[in-house]
Amino acid sequence: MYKINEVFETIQGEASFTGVPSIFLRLQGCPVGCSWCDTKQTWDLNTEYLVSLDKTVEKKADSELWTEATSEQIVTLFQDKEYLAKHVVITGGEPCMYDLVPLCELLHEAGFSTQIETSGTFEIKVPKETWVTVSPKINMRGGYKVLTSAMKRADEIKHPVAMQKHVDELEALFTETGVTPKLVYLQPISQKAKATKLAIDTCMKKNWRLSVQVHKYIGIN
Ligand SMILES: C[S@@+](CC[C@H](N)C(=O)[O-])C[C@H]1O[C@@H](n2cnc3c(N)ncnc32)[C@H](O)[C@@H]1O
Ligand SMILES: Nc1nc2[nH]cc(C(=O)O)c2c(=O)[nH]1
Ligand code: SF4
Ligand SMILES: [Mg+2]
Repeated sequence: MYKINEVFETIQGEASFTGVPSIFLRLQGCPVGCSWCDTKQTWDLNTEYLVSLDKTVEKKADSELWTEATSEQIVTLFQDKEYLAKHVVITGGEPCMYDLVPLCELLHEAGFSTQIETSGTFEIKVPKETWVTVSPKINMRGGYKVLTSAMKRADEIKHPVAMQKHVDELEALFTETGVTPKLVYLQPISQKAKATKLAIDTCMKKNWRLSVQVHKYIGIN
């Protein structure tokens, strides 16, 4: 069973798949504790907020309500909703707290491509076809460490930045893990002007890429 906070269809607003119509599956639960996390409603698994599947599909507003479903129920839901998107983004919360192999395999059999968004602090369990976006979380409150195996598996790195310290921490992680990623995106934290300038200047200097959370600029989910 997967614990689910919400399901919705939208345009992927971040990194390499920006602009791709996607079904988002947001799983519940995350202990990493990023102070600037934009989905804090996914952190806890409070049984008081356990509801039926229909209450977590296309929520009108962010909430701590969550439900449980099997891989089969999730694929059936996507088919019943007649979503047009063929790309599924599994995010959270921290999706790698779950074994995502059965779910991704079933989605692939049903004709979907899959992508995960992860902090890299839990072992990544996905099929080899799944696109893995690692957004490494360094020195966050929960005390979790980024796994070298996650850095190696990453198809892209997407790092939220607001201060030079965040860029320095990322480069130290590359050195520490011995991984030089193929694709590195910097993502300004919360559309702040200073953070955006830092991301642009650093991308120009390092030949990295900019990811600006397009959905937040155009006011979609
Ligand atoms: C909410 S997280 C969920 C998936 C996973 N826990 C992770 O951190 O990758 C999805 C993406 O949003 C990014 N993110 C979260 N809050 C943000 C913020 N305020 N500004 C920019 N990016 C943010 C994360 O770094 C991650 O890349
Ligand atoms: N449009 C859109 N794109 C996204 N890319 C990553 C998201 C996430 O919350 O993981 C996200 C999201 O919440 N909305
Ligand atoms: S790891 Fe992801 S979901 Fe968890 S607190 Fe950090 S940004 Fe939020
Ligand atoms: Mg988001």
